[in-house]
Amino acid sequence: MSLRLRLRDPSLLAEKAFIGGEWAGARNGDTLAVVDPATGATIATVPALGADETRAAIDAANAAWPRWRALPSAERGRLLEIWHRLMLENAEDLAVIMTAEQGKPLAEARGEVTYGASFVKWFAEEARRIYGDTIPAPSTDRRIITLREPVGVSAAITPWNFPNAMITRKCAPALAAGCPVIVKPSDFTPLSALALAVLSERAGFPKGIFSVLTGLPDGIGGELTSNETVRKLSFTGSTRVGRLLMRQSADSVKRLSFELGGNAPFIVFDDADLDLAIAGVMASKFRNAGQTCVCANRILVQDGIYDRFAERLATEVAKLKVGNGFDEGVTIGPLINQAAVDKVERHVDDARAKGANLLIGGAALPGTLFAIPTVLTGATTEMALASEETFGPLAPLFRFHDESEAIAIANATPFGLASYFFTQDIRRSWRVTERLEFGMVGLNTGSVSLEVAPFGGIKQSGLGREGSRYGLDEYLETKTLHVGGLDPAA
Ligand SMILES: NC(=O)c1ccc[n+]([C@@H]2O[C@H](COP(=O)([O-])OP(=O)(O)OC[C@H]3O[C@@H](n4cnc5c(N)ncnc54)[C@H](O)[C@@H]3O)[C@@H](O)[C@H]2O)c1
Ligand SMILES: O=C[C@H](O)CS(=O)(=O)O
Repeated sequence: MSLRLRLRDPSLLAEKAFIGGEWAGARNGDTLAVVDPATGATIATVPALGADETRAAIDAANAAWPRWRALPSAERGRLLEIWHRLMLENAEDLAVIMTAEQGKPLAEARGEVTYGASFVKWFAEEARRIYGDTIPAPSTDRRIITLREPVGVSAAITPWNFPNAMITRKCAPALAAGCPVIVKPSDFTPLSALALAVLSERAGFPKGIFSVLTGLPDGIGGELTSNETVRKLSFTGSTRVGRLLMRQSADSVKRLSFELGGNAPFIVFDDADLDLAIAGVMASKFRNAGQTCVCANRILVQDGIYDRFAERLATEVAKLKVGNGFDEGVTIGPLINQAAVDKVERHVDDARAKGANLLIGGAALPGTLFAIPTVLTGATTEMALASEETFGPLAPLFRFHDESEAIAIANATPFGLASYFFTQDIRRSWRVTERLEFGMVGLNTGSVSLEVAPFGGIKQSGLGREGSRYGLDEYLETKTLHVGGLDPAA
């Protein structure tokens, strides 16, 4: 069935880019195909924009900025509330579009739409709480206050794995803070972003404050990073591309927020609640077929519980159903492309060649993008999967003897995004939390992604935080006002 026929509101399937409040194609007429990873079928085409169209979006954003920043923050919040309401009213269509272009099971897509909308709701409310300070002056003739002001025209470059939430997690705080924002979604998943643009237009956003540019990344990204009118870049994606964008942004000294790659350890101590640990690893490892930046990438299990954990995990993994995300009961959809499948297979082959044992799974379905959920035992730090982010449904089990060894293994990575550990010992809970070198720690839970909590990494996993009350700071500048000459008349 065609994607358009699956939609209650076919107008949400936009095949034009949204530039300065207008729907347009590429000036040279070039287009990109959008492919369903489950079937290989082309489901839509979108414009392949370049630097010229990007400049037009930047100029439109800059022209719209003065009025947008001058609005009372409550008015910006009100418009975000309308956008939020429209997302929920069209949630099913947004989920269908996501499953069609990204592949995740429809139930997960519905969950992401709700999650994505929660950022819009959160920052619609936070817009009303952009506070400054009054600072005690060292003399009676002076008063000092701070003003929190929008940073300016902002760009958001987002990944394919969460094609809705990674956009709202950036655009909602930007807009709430008073910044116009230009989005470049992944060329694999532009349709979810364009559907959000359709809803932004319906919400009454002024022209120019929200644009979505589709196309191959180099031309659009080159302009977004080099154009001095763009004062802020927020990027979510691989550390490799993050480094590139950081270099490209250096000449114009942009404000940067980066959510990059991860290599999450998932540590299970002997005293762990086994039911909690199994539920946690299933949630953390196999969400989105393992294609999340916070997935458990290395599963470290203490000697005393190792065999029971491995047996229970294999039992749960055997229940996973691989297939088309639209099919009933499917819990593992396709990977995004052949390169992703090849990486999972390379990690499995490398690990087995270095002594790992295959407990369940082990390969992809030939000629498809479906990777079979796999558990390996006997994983070691010599294997590629220990130092590289697999980004697929592969669960390697590492054995450890004591707490210090587990922490040493966990921290032995240049990444520092998410980490997890399971124990019932309150003293160990604090010791391990404080020694793990990661931006986020899940203690007895496999989930660290909520709009109310700061999300982000340290080391080479990123800069800044998204969501929470901290997420707004990424789009604000602090201006200090000194008022002098105030000594009262003698
Ligand atoms: N930390 C997080 O919150 C988070 C979230 C999702 C994905 N990721 C990471 O992203 C990776 C997978 O996602 P991905 O494959 O989309 O990442 P990616 O880095 O390949 O692409 C991310 C975005 O950057 C764009 N891009 C690529 N090259 C570019 C260039 N030269 N100039 C401008 N834009 C460019 C892509 O088109 C896409 O929109 C994994 O490493 C994962 O850990 C991190
Ligand atoms: O890939 C990681 C994203 O940040 C998704 S989530 O926030 O963990 O859902």
